[in-house]
Amino acid sequence: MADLLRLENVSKVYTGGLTGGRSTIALRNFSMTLKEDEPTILTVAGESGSGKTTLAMLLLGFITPSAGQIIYRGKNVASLHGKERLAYRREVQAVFQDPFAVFNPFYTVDHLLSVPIKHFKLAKSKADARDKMEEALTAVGLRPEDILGRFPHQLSGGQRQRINVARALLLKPRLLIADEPVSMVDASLRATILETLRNLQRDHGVSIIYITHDLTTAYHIAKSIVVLYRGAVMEAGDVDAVIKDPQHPYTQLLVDSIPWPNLDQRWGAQPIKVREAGGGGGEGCRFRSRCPVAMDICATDPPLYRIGDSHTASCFRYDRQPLVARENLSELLPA
Ligand SMILES: Nc1ncnc2c1ncn2[C@@H]1O[C@H](COP(=O)(O)OP(=O)(O)OP(=O)(O)O)[C@@H](O)[C@H]1O
Repeated sequence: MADLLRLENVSKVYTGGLTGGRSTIALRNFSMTLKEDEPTILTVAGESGSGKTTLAMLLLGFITPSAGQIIYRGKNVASLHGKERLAYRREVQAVFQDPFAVFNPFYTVDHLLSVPIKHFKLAKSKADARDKMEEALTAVGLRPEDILGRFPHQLSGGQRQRINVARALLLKPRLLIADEPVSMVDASLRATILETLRNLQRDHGVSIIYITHDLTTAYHIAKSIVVLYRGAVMEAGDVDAVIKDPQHPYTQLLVDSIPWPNLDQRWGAQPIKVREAGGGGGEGCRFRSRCPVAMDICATDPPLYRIGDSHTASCFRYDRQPLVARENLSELLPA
């Protein structure tokens, strides 16, 4: 089976200072492969400064490797020119951390979406362009009639981020680089955006490289994971295996530093039935006998177990087991 993307011993060294004498190795001998016919979600996780964004910049062609090569569908990205380069720029899209940054406050959403359509000549007519915009917005769970015609300040952070995903989707990408796409949206919207990314992979065949420092969301969304530390791969493999049973001390440290919940926090007054899928300290929860917080903050309605909730995270840490089964994730999303 052909490779969609293959990185072979890619390193990136930044040189700086007036004399150029100071250098930082941001990425060391990084190798990975994504298969063309197996769209997947790969997480690249690591703390600040571990080289995640450098990897994203390399993949998007904004910077070039100091050593090694990036091969996309059999061709070295550094040697792509003309039509091939344009195709690469269309097929490899990005969604960044800041959902506000790409919006010009003076233009409506329509403008933001029509620019790539024009640039890559994706539509035959205005009506066709409009259809494509509507299709992309619908695919990310937004209602075109609510969104088109609006200015950025009339949208929530979560809507903006989903519009960013829709913008990428318009171009029918094969690979999406999502660099901390949920770190600036609030917890309640994280699940929706991550679920949108999951749908892109599942329903639209897009492979996703999900870059994050947050192992909780990584666990929920990804199939496999690469853990980076100071530019080097510490551990890699199936996300279940790596997060539940980390072998490398650095990965253990990352898993162990997932925060415990705030015991003073009260999330809901009424006692509520515990959801079958996950439990959560209440009846039916497999953590019930051992959960240090249990009951009062677990059993609330609407359910709290959205991606990134500290209690979900704490259960990872508590037993190295997810509180919520991955396949039940969509059940836990807000209606
Ligand atoms: N343009 C640059 N010039 C010099 N050094 C750089 C440059 N960009 C990044 N670095 C350094 O390379 C290393 C990796 O940085 P990078 O931004 O890739 O990390 P990161 O994992 O994305 O961090 P964060 O999560 O904080 O964004 C860091 O030591 C950083 O200081």
